[in-house]
Amino acid sequence: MKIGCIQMNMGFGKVEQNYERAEVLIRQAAEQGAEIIVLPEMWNSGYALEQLDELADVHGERTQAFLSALSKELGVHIVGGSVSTKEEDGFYNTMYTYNKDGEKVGTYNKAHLFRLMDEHLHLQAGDKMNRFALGDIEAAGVICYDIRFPEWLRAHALAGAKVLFVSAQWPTPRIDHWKTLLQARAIENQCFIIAVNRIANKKENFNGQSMVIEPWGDVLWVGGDDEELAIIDVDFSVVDEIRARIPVYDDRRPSLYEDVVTVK
Ligand SMILES: NC(=O)CCC(=O)C(=O)O
Repeated sequence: MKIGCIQMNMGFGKVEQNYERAEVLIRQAAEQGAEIIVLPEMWNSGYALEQLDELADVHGERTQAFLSALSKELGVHIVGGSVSTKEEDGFYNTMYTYNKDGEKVGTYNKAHLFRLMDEHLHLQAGDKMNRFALGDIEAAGVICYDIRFPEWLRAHALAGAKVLFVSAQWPTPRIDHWKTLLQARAIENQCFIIAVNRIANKKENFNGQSMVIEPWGDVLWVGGDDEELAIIDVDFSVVDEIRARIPVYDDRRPSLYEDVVTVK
């Protein structure tokens, strides 16, 4: 299956420009044969958190119409990265996923808010998982800081996901954490990780390094440090083979992890 990873450079607070750019890149990805297209985090507004009242997508209506129309017209699945959205009780960092028939299969509000980028001061946290199927592919989607919480990704894998999509705005100074955490999440969950980061100029400090990692931990692709559209071929059938080779899921002992044991 061909995955189109859109390592996009969105403009800070430039909503109109960002929708236009996202559409150009989605169309290019489809023309180049992508069957699943993945966008980065908060691509509509960037991290213009102080301006969300003017910039956030009200009830996510514009983004949902945009992704639904494009996925249906182009016949591609779209993991829509995330956008800032506005609801009655505040603002959210929301991922919408559409299948190739233009149907919404996932809505996810980022569960772990990243204090270092002030998310907790401006956003509400979600509390629902994000499991969905794209055709016969069992998948899940999380957002950026979520990857520091292995329990959260494990919960999605235990619920059946064999592919974990990650959309991010992960800055350059911690890019080694990004790479290491993603590889670990792929190995421990024995699943594909398809992780798309943003790119920006040097001042804004986002250097891409999006990644596609297969369930043995081998890295199939790493993005460069420019805006980039990459089409990566993956064979999802290897998940079952790797899970059979080292049966981690059968060997788990959840009762040990749930009861805290004090060793004297
Ligand atoms: N947008 C984010 O959630 C950033 C997370 C991050 O940079 C980290 O180090 O974690």
